[in-house]
Amino acid sequence: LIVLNHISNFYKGTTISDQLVILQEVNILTKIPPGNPFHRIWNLTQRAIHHSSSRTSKSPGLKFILGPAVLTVSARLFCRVACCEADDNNNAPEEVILKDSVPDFKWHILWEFVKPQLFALIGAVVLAFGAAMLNIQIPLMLGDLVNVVARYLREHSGTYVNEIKGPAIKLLGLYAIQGLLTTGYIILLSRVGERVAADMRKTLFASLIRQDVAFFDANKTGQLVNRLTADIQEFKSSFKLVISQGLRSITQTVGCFVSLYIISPKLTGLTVVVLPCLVGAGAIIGSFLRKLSRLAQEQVAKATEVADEALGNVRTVKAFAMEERELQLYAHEVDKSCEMNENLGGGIAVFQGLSNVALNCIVLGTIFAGGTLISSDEMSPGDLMSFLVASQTVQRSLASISILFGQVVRGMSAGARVFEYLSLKPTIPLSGGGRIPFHSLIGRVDFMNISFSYPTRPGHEVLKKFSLTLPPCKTVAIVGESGGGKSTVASLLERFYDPTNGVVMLDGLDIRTLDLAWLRGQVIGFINQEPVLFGSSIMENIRFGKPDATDAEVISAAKQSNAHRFIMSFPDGYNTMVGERGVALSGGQKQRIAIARALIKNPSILVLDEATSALDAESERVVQEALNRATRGRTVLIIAHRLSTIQGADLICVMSNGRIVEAGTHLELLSKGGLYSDLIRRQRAEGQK
Ligand SMILES: Nc1ncnc2c1ncn2[C@@H]1O[C@H](COP(=O)(O)OP(=O)(O)OP(=O)(O)O)[C@@H](O)[C@H]1O
Repeated sequence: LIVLNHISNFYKGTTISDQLVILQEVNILTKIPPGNPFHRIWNLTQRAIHHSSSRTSKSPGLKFILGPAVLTVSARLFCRVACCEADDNNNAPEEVILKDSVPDFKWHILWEFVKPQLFALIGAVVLAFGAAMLNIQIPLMLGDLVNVVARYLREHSGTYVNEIKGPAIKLLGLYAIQGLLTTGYIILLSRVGERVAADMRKTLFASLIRQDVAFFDANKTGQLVNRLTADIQEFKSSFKLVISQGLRSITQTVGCFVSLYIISPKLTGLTVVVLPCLVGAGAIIGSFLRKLSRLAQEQVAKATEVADEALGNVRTVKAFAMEERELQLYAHEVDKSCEMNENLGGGIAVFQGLSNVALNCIVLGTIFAGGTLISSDEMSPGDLMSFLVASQTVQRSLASISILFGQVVRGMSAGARVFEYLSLKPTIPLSGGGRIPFHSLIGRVDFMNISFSYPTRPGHEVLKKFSLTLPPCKTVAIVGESGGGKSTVASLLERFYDPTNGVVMLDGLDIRTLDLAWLRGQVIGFINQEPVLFGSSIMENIRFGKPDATDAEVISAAKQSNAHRFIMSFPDGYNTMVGERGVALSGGQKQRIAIARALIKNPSILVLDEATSALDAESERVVQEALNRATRGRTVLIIAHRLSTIQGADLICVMSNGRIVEAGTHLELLSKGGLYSDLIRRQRAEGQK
């Protein structure tokens, strides 16, 4: 009774939820059209089922079990694919599975990551396999133990401790070895999983950060960060699960099925007859629960979105005193999600309760049928014990295989998404054998006959046969209407993009032939309207322009950019933290740090893209003063809206619609009375309003 109670407790602890929904989902498979890649896989699976059935045709019980088992497992795989994609796209699984959108999983890339961990991985596989093999042995040994007790009680009376001592110690030894093997493979596997994931993260980040600017125009940052975090996490979990649970479950399922059949083909057949009824009932409840679960998850995501938006834009929320409204919105969504999750919890509770009753009934039925077989001497009590434990192991293994397949598909999709980015090659590689000129730079820049369209908008030509020369150590300003292509000119000089036609030359050399890291790191200094600082100290932010700069160099650059005085007024001086994206500084202070960051590399060419247009009059004056000092002795390209800031430039070009339409000094252009004079007049009028 104790043993039976123990077994039924085992049953109580497991659920059949995942297995029970399978047969219903098999239905979906029949709807795959012939052109779909799943169609071929499905055909192969069917053939495999047929093959396994015919090979075991001499053993009807085994055939009866193996057929549904393989079917179950493969059905689960297909359904998981359908469900994963359905979750992503909010479509019904049936609609989704018909699409040819299975990501291409590149095994050779995975191999590159696994190779360095091969020994640890082989060790983990061997230990996991050993633990699984022992799990097959244990039911048989338990049966032997019961047989010894039963025989003793039949033939003698009194204590049977001495009789069972030997087999019991053997069994305990087996449990201990199994425990050791399990500990060993889990340790090795976590090591392999963590190292593979860490390598993947580093390689992916390296690949992303080296992509050119056009890549970031086309891909959302959030999506890229997701690859680094969620996708790699998903892949790691699947990887570990496949090796540990997958290997163990498959070995145990096959091994225990064989054991079941050897113990009693009749009882095996009977168990399998009952299964489809349970599967049918479970399928209905299971699909209902899945729907509830998806809705509840969507609701949680909605609530998170509200919080995310409110916290992300907290300054705007506060500026409009909308805290209460945001709180109400969030509370409303959270309450809804709470209600839905409670309903889901109730559904799961009913389902689990019913499952437990059903499973206990199976145990009782097996005992009843087994008892009949024992009374007709076709089976021993020990065999019944072995049968119960082995069938319970099979049931647990099948449950985990079905869950595992979903995880495998999700993991492979996540891996494929990560690998996709790993094999990307930037069109403008940072290090690609470009040269660094021997002579010291004169600093002449020629834009020659440039035509350009952004890769994300190829039909829209932004620059049309654009030509311009920046003479060495002179200041050239570009002004003109918004959207005319001014900033695009600066981007081409930085080589963020390559022109569609024409060339950009530096000292007579095509910049495409020059070393890009040298060009950006040492030749060109870039200051734009909204400088982005990193969430570290002021010292580190200025040093970003020249990583090996000494403290003295940093301070000297800060002095040149009029930043030293305000930095020293902070209690922590240069060690003051600037906050995320520099929120702890004013616009003018940020701009002066950005100027120091550009000046510290002592660039030959300085590009100022509306560097003062976001500042108030006082900040503009201080920053302008710093810029006037910074531009001395360098070739300077200024892009400006406020024409008052560029009147002293050696050359002013007016751009319209991707072309230069006027060029000359301030006075020359004024005397021409063209577009430039119009712009000046308009700005003066606006200033007087
Ligand atoms: N990354 C991009 N991808 C696609 N199109 C872009 C991109 N950046 C700018 N454009 C487009 O190129 C054109 C020129 O933009 P650009 O920023 O060079 O103009 P601008 O003269 O500097 O304008 P503003 O004075 O308003 O800053 C615009 O039509 C703009 O929409």
